[in-house]
Amino acid sequence: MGERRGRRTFALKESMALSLSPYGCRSDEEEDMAVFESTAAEHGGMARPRLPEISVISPGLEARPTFLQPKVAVKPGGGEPGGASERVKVFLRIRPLTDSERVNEQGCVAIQDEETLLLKAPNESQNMRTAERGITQSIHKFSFSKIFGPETTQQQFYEGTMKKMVTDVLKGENRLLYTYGVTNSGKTYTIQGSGRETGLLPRALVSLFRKVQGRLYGAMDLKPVMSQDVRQLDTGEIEAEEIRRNSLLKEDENQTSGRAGTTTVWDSGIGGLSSTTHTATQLEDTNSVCLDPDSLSLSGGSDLEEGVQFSIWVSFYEIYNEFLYDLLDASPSQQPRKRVTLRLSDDKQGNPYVKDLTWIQIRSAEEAWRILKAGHRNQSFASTHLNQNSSRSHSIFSIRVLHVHPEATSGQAMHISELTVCDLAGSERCKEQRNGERMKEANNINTSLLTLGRCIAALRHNQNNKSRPPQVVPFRDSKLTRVLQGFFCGRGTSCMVVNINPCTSIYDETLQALKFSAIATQLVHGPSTKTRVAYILSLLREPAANNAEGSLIEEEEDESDVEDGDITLLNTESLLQAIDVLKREVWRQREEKEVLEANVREQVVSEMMEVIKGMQEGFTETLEAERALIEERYEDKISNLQKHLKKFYNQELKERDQEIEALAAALEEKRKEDGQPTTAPLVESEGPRRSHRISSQTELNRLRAELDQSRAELLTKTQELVNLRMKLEVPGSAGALTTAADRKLQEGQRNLRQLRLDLQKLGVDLQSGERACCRNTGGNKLRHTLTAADETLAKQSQILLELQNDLTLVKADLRRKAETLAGRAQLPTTFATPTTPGSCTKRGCVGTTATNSENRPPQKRPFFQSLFPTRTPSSKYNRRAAEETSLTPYSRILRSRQPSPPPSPIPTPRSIRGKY
Ligand SMILES: Nc1ncnc2c1ncn2[C@@H]1O[C@H](COP(=O)(O)OP(=O)(O)OP(=O)(O)O)[C@@H](O)[C@H]1O
Repeated sequence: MGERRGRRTFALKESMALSLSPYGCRSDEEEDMAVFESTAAEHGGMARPRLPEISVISPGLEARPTFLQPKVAVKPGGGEPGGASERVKVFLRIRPLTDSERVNEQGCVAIQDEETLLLKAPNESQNMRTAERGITQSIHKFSFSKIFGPETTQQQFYEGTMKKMVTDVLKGENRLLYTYGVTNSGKTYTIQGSGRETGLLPRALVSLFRKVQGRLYGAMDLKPVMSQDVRQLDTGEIEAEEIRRNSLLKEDENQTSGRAGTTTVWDSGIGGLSSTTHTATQLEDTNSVCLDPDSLSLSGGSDLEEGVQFSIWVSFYEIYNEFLYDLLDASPSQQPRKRVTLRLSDDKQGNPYVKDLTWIQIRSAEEAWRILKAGHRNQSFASTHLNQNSSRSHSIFSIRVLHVHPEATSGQAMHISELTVCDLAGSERCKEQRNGERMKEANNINTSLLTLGRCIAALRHNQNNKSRPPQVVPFRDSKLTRVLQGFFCGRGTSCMVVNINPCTSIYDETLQALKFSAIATQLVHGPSTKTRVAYILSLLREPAANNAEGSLIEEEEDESDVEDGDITLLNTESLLQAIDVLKREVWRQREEKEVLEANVREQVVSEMMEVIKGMQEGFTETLEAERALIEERYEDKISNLQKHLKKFYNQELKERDQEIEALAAALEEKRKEDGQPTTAPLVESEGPRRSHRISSQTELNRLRAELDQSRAELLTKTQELVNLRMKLEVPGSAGALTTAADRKLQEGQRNLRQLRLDLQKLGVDLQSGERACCRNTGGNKLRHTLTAADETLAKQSQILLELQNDLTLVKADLRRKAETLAGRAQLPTTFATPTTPGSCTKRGCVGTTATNSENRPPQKRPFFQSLFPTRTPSSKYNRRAAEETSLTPYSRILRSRQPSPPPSPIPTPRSIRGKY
């Protein structure tokens, strides 16, 4: 699953990478390569697909299964001598390295055999970088019709490539030869030559004239027009043609005689004067076509049709920045002058041609040579960073041969054949052009070359996929492809010369050029697509055949019949019928395209879904792994934190215990000083936390017990007091006193209740603190709990103090009351009336009470004694003892808890007495 996913992802990546190919569309061998490369992962079983070490860019048609072989219609009567199914010839020429280029040479180009070239990426190339990332290969293998090495001479190259084409043209065929390659790779050198090393074109011209020697049609009354037509010229036109020809030849003579570095500047017509300069070109080096005596054989002339004469016309134009300029429409007397741009038109058959293009009849190779030179002077060259004399335009030199039958009647169709030689401008990196004009030129050059590549790829696709709907071949997207369209659509054959410079520094560009040519090697000659008119006619003749399955062969056979048809011959009814048929065809094609689009979308969506699913799974796995890792890491962190917190709080507790111990010791010492009994130490010898808990618990229990005891005691006392009050029924101030005492007692009870509540709360807090300690919860919480507990303890201590004060006050009140009673009891007996208890007056009652104090119930005395200690003992010891006796258990607790004796709010009996 993972492998499959990886493979698909890689295929997608590969397809994305390939979609950026300079050819604009993805070729089949790229598809093959992508599939091939992507399947490598399946066998390798690796996460990343392992690429084959060598990419075979040009697998060739032979290796394809028979069902993929293109079906090509063969013209009835064998119109194509070489066989229409013959593959397009692609020749490779490698130019020798210059001395400066040899310095950093890494031997990246190697000829394996006559047809196979090996390319090995140099270290610093882009290709090597991508190869290192595993996206592509670093070694590439290309197949060609024939490879010509650096040592190949011009003659050898001519013989191996163009020689046969010349013969074919004289036999009535149309031929195109075009050079393709990176700038400075030797294209112009190949076409035109240099010095005595003349190129293909001069050789072809010489060869042509040698072949037609003695059969040249010298009259100028027949002139080629449009794409494939001939026009009979009248006398005036003939004269005009003569003048034009002679002026051009004269111009060449003048230029040659006064050459010596003259420079012609032409207005490009696009934005002021062109920056194009003319240096002494390679052609200027020679005054005539210089060929070795044995370089051209005279053989072939016997193959020519009997009784036919040949009229040879030439044209020369260039495509510069997507504008067409006639290179033979020049007049040296008017310089600089604005160049006239030419227009492209279609003839009746829909074949494009250059309107108003100058055609010059030539009668010898020498004349052709001079015309070529004259035109070459008008061509756009400039110095670039790679080439001192770089062609900045695509130049197209055409030779039209009129096959004239002198005895033929005027109505007899004349045959025309054509040889076109196209020197394409070199592809180059725009970013390397620093000059704005050069940049613009490079852009236009690259755009037209890109379109040419797209056309070739579409043609090849249509040839190889007959069963599928044909792709639109984008001939109309550039001027170059439009003018060359006929040669790719069955009106002739083309041949490509790929020039490369084996220099390491331009390896990547060279690789791209070779990839481009690899597509062309898979093209076959023949009418793979129909011109628009022929297509319409075919639809009219066989409307049903287009929809019927299995009608492919018949349809193809019919192509030859309809190809030469003329739509203007149809009447209105037929034209209306044609419109209907075309409408249906449009709908049919639209439906087809929609289905195709839907299929493509579906495939893309399913691929994407699979990729997304794979990514999702991958992410989920990663997420799980990450989560586990993070959990583990945080568990470690938490345990570390717990350990440290434990340590910290142990330390804290220890310190607190020490503090408590110190306080307890101080308290004990104080008690000892005060002569009070010592209490048990608060801190146990157990661990700090435990000791603290135990001491808190013990303290709590003890406090609770004492509280209960105090409450019980208070209740008893209150009860006794109430009873006493009832018995005494003291009026006036005594009543106020008891009321005050009652109020104090009630307050005391309230305080005690509050104290109990606080103690309960303290117990809860202590327990929660203990739990917090046990659970090792956050240190802050524990600290807060402890602080709260401390605060509660302090508050309770305060409450107890207040309570103690209240009690003291109550005692004082009672004491005062007792004193009042005692005072009354000491009144003279004369005032005392012996009365029965309960019926005496206030004074008498008091006296009776005092007198009968011995008769009081025995249980009341201790209370009074405790409340009102005898004031007679005046010594310190006795007073202290009396205080000790007067202390309630609760006040004793308070005292035991106070580190230092609190400032006694208890007024001395003297002061109380003084006050009252
Ligand atoms: N086969 C060869 N033998 C010797 N010299 C060559 C060969 N091919 C090219 N050269 C030299 O290389 C240089 C560049 O060649 P040329 O101008 O033909 O390149 P180009 O591809 O036409 O460049 P551009 O596309 O920029 O016009 C010239 O100086 C030419 O003489």
